[in-house]
This record gives sequence, C-alpha cells and structure tokens, in this order.
Amino acid sequence: MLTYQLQELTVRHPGATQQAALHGLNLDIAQGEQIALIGPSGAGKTTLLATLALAQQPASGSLQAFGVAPWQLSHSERHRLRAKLFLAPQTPPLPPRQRVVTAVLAARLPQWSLWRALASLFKPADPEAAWQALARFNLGDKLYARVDRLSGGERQRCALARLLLAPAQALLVDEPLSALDPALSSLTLNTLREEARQRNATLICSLHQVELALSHFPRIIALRDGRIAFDLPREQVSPAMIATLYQGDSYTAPAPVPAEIDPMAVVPGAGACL
Ligand SMILES: Nc1ncnc2c1ncn2[C@@H]1O[C@H](COP(=O)(O)OP(=O)(O)OP(=O)(O)O)[C@@H](O)[C@H]1O
Repeated sequence: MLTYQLQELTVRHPGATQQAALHGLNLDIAQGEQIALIGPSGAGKTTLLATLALAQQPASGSLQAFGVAPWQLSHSERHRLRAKLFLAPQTPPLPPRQRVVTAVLAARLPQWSLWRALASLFKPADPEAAWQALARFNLGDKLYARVDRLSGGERQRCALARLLLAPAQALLVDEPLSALDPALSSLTLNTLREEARQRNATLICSLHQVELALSHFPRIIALRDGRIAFDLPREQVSPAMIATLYQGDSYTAPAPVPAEIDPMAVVPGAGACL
C-alpha cells in the first residue's frame, strides 16, 4: 500500500509569482518506508513536507495520500485525513507560557472531547504518557517546566514527544536536529525510526546532516532547485553525487574518519581544557 503517490506535482507558494518551489515531482512512497530528504537550503524540503502534510495545495499534477486525492475531498473529509499525518515543523509553534506536559498532551486533542480537552488545560489528563514520550528523548525531567524556559534543542525534542502521542501513520519531520548535539541527534533519529517501525508508519525526515541521513535512512531523496536530483537506496549514493548536490552551496563534505582511529587521539591538543 502506498502512503503517497506524486505525479508531475508542482507547488507554488501563494504570492510567489516567479519560480515554483517544486517542479514536476514523481514519487511513490510505500507505507512503512523510512526516507531522508536532503538538499541545499531553499531546495524545497520544507515545501515538500508541507505538501505531504496537506498544508500546502499543489498548483498542478496529482497527489494521492493513503489512496485518495485529498484536494478533491470536502474540507471536513480532508481534515479527517490529516489525522493520519503528523508534521513536526522546523520551528515548533509551542505556546510560550504553557507547561511542557500540556504542550505534549496537545497531540491528543483531536481524539478528545471538548470537555476533556478543556479539563486537561487545568489538570493534565495523562501526565504519565507525556513523561514516557519525553523520556524517550531524554527530556523526562522537564515535564512540568514552562515551554519558554526550554533551550532550542529541548523545544525541538518537546515537539517530537508530541509526535509519539499522535496516532499518525505518516510522520513528517522537518530538520529535527538543528539545535541538537551529536549524541542527542543519534538518540532522536533512533527514537523516531523505532516509533515508525513499531507502528508501521511512514517516516520522512528532512536533514542537513548528510552523514546522519546516510547512516540512519535506507532511502535518500535529494532535492535541488525544487526538483528531484536523485532518489536512491543509500548504498547507491556516492560522495560525488553528494558533492554535486551541494555544489555552490556552503556545504563541504567532511573527510571520513576511519572507524578504528580515535579522532581525539590524532588531533594535537584535542580534548584539552583551555
Ligand atoms: N512562504 C513562502 N512564500 C514564498 N516563497 C517561499 C515561501 N517559503 C519558501 N519559499 C521559497 O520556496 C523555495 C523552497 O523553500 P523551502 O523552505 O521548501 O526550502 P528548504 O529546502 O526547506 O530550505 P531550508 O533547508 O533552508 O529549510 C525557496 O526558493 C524559498 O525561497
């Protein structure tokens, strides 16, 4: 079963009169696939994720999500279809004065009655579930912290904890690692992948960290200038393809470090306290 089928899909941002943000995309994405979206800044990764989340209407071409054409549905039918999708945006819109527990439990709002939702604002309905979701991102100790007192990386992980509580079948995640250190980056990708695997959800994650994309995701879709530069199993992605993808961009591929060499041992003075 396909989660998404795109045929000659073109997307324009409202008000952007010149170039389309995405041009003539063709993609089949099967249920349960785990995909990294890579490409230079402005390539169209966020636009593609927003389109797949049904937040952005295509200008032309065809989009099918879960076997239906969402933009031919009524507004309320499309709204119901959106419950099967979860988009974690690059900058999570978390209400600043809210506590983390309430922000995380908000993922369950679509499943709750109005009464239960209102009551949860005063007394969180299921703090244990929120704590468990946060703990999987190493953030359990912030359960009752205020959202505006979190660091950038903590806010990102708080938003991802919401994803764990939403019963979606397609998990769309936009640059989840921009404020995270290397250890938390790996933990975050492993948690997302494990969650997607357990519920057989499709996971599509945009990443600027090409090495992490290649080490964590079996399928790599590369965008450049709103077009698919390549769409391949990671084993077929070569350093030359990555270099061409980012040509003219500020990205430079790091030299590979042989696994048996400890990088701290070969850089003079590395690890010293200054
Ligand atoms: N709201 C908007 N209105 C008009 N044009 C937009 C809007 N958002 C994005 N664009 C344009 O659409 C193109 C694709 O942008 P998009 O944000 O999808 O790229 P991206 O690959 O996610 O970039 P980044 O890695 O910097 O987040 C860019 O040319 C961008 O300038």
